[in-house]
Amino acid sequence: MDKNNERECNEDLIRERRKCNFNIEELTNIVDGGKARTARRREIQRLLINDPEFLDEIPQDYMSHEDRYSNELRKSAHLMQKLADQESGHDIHQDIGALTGILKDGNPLMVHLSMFIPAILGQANSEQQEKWLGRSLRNEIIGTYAQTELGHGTFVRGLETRATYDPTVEEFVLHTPTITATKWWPGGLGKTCNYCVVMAQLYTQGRCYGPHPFIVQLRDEETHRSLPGITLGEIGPRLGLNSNDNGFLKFENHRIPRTNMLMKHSQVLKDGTYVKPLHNKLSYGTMMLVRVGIVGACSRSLQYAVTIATRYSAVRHQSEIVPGQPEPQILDYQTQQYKVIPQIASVFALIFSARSLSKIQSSVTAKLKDGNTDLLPELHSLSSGLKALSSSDASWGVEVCRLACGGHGYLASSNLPRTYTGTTCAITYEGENTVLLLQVARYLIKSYRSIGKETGASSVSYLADQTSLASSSSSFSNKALVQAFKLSALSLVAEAEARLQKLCDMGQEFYHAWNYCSVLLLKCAEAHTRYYICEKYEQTVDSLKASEGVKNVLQSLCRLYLIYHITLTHGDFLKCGALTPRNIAVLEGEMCDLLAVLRPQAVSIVDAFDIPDELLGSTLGCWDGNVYQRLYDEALKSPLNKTDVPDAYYKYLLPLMKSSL
Ligand SMILES: CCCCCCCCCCCCCCCCCCCC(=O)SCCNC(=O)CCNC(=O)[C@H](O)C(C)(C)COP(=O)(O)OP(=O)(O)OC[C@H]1O[C@@H](n2cnc3c(N)ncnc32)[C@H](O)[C@@H]1OP(=O)(O)O
Ligand SMILES: Cc1cc2nc3c(=O)[nH]c(=O)nc-3n(C[C@H](O)[C@H](O)[C@H](O)COP(=O)(O)OP(=O)(O)OC[C@H]3O[C@@H](n4cnc5c(N)ncnc54)[C@H](O)[C@@H]3O)c2cc1C
Repeated sequence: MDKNNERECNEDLIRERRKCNFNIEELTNIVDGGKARTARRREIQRLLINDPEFLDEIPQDYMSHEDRYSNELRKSAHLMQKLADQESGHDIHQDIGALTGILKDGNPLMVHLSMFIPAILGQANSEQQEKWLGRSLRNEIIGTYAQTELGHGTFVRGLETRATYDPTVEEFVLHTPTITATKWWPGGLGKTCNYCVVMAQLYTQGRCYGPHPFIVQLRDEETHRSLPGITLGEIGPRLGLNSNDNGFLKFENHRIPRTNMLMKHSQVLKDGTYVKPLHNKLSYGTMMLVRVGIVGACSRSLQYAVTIATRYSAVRHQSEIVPGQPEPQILDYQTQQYKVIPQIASVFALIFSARSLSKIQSSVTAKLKDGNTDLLPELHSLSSGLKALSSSDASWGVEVCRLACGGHGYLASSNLPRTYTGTTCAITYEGENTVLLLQVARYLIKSYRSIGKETGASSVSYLADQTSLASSSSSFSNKALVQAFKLSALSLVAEAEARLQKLCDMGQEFYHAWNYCSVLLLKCAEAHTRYYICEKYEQTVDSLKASEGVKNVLQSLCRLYLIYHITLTHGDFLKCGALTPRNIAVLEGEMCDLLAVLRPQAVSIVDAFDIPDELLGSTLGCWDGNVYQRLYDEALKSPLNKTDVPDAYYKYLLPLMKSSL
């Protein structure tokens, strides 16, 4: 699509784009993280879009389960080949975002890229990396990360798969003792992978040392047949991601060499002696890494959904505002603006938090290399909280965008249903959100109780700021609103801690008191993480070196985000005195003003996300706004439309209709 050719474009969209009062390319660079990244992303996307191998013969929704898998595997393999052909040395992590949309509905090689390789990088020692890293990066072996079992996903300590060391032959014996110990869910495990990292309970010298990672060959490298002692398969259709082959796996006393235990952090020596790691949760490192990546991935899903909903809202006309006047664009309804524009604001909140988290992760990783694990709990808490809020915000945001598109949003061809199912899975995988938020709460309560002790953990340093509990803000700058978030989080933590203490003082065991307070603890964790997001948003926009137009748009979006979230949880702000009922009413009024200010810029802001039509894959969201023709053309692709009268009519309907004669 030639974006300079207005003749092919819907008139409403032409008018919307003429209202733009900021530099779109500059905003695109901010979204990508710099000009060079924009250029790199575009280069990759052009490469993919212009390649006919990525086209589907028929829409995936009309394919059988096997064909969907096979078609997506064909494209995934081609993609890996193409990426390998590119100049080496670029950061795949950054490029993963550029690939969004080229592979649809789950990709059989995703966990190879996002977990198997990172697990080797993070858990294998140098000899082991020598053996497996190059081969996996060159895709000579394809792996997955097999942790979850039928009986346990959340409670990693409860895993039942055993790896028992046999010093006589220097091997581990992998065994699945019960049905509930069957590995269940790993992406690509069913039919694609020939290797995997298995998390199993380590037994040596008669003692269990808890879950540890082992690299295991699953299939013959020539025939791809599963090896003796290994039972493998696919787990069947899911809510979404159905092109992936999530699998199951059982071991029958399967032996692997001692050196297949990933030994960067802990080791089992030849005689069976266990050498413990610097920190006993280092074996959970792969999960933490992916949680960081998920925050960025969620922001991208939301960019897709909000681009579709915003453009459609500009093209769609319905009902009337002024009686008797022409039907307005639905984007003119304030309620529609309230659905769509806060989701645009949310995209930037997620982008800026993802970047901040990534920086913290790099510095913690650098410290870990020097044997310093002090900031691991801080990273665990932040990555857990941000993974949880980003996935739930993005999933809700995508769903709101679907609702904003009315009936057409329910059509597969809008690409909103698939965007939703591809986002909501992140609420569950890589640590179910409630469980992760309770981990954040654990860290908050512990930090609150150790006020005065210097830990170097900056995300919780505000908990020591007891004086702010009394102060009520009367100013309405963005900074002041962020302070209100801080006060609300602090006061919830103080309340939860007091409630826990009271129950313990009354004789309850701490763990029962914890469970009894866990709804409140969840709120603490959400409030704390929201405060973190708001603070990063405000600081990033405030310190941004940008043109006035871009800065104004981002300031308005940031302010909208702050006020929107205050109004969603206003009870917490009132309860702690951070804001008064009058303050809330004024802010609610200002939120509506902000919607009106941002409304004329909405189409241009989503244009700045710069998602090519071929990747957006939506009849409703295309750049030219030619929605109705596209909907009609897509409907014609239904196999039911191949004939006027389907066979099923003769088989079932005709007999029914004639039976009463
Ligand atoms: C070259 C290529 C590079 C590319 C890299 C790119 C990444 C891009 C990503 C793009 C994303 C999208 C694709 C993703 C596809 C993923 C598919 C999904 C995969 C999976 O789902 S894998 C399975 C995931 N499973 C889980 O997450 C399980 C969740 N459960 C847990 O993590 C733990 O069981 C839990 C809940 C943390 C509890 O652990 P437990 O051992 O029971 O600990 P306690 O509760 O008793 O706490 C004890 C103590 O330990 C602290 N703790 C816990 N975890 C950690 C940690 N990870 N780090 C540091 N500290 C930790 C905890 O806070 C407690 O501390 P105390 O001081 O309070 O005692
Ligand atoms: C699409 C998809 C892909 C996946 N890919 C992989 C993969 O590649 N590799 C892999 O190993 N796994 C994978 N998984 C599994 C995933 O990691 C687990 O499903 C996830 O960790 C949740 O665990 P669970 O299913 O045991 O849920 P459960 O823990 O049984 O959760 C059920 C309910 O119990 C609650 N609950 C559980 N424990 C607590 C607690 N302590 N306190 C309060 N409430 C609690 C939860 O909040 C939830 O409401 C995947 C899952 C999905 C959906």
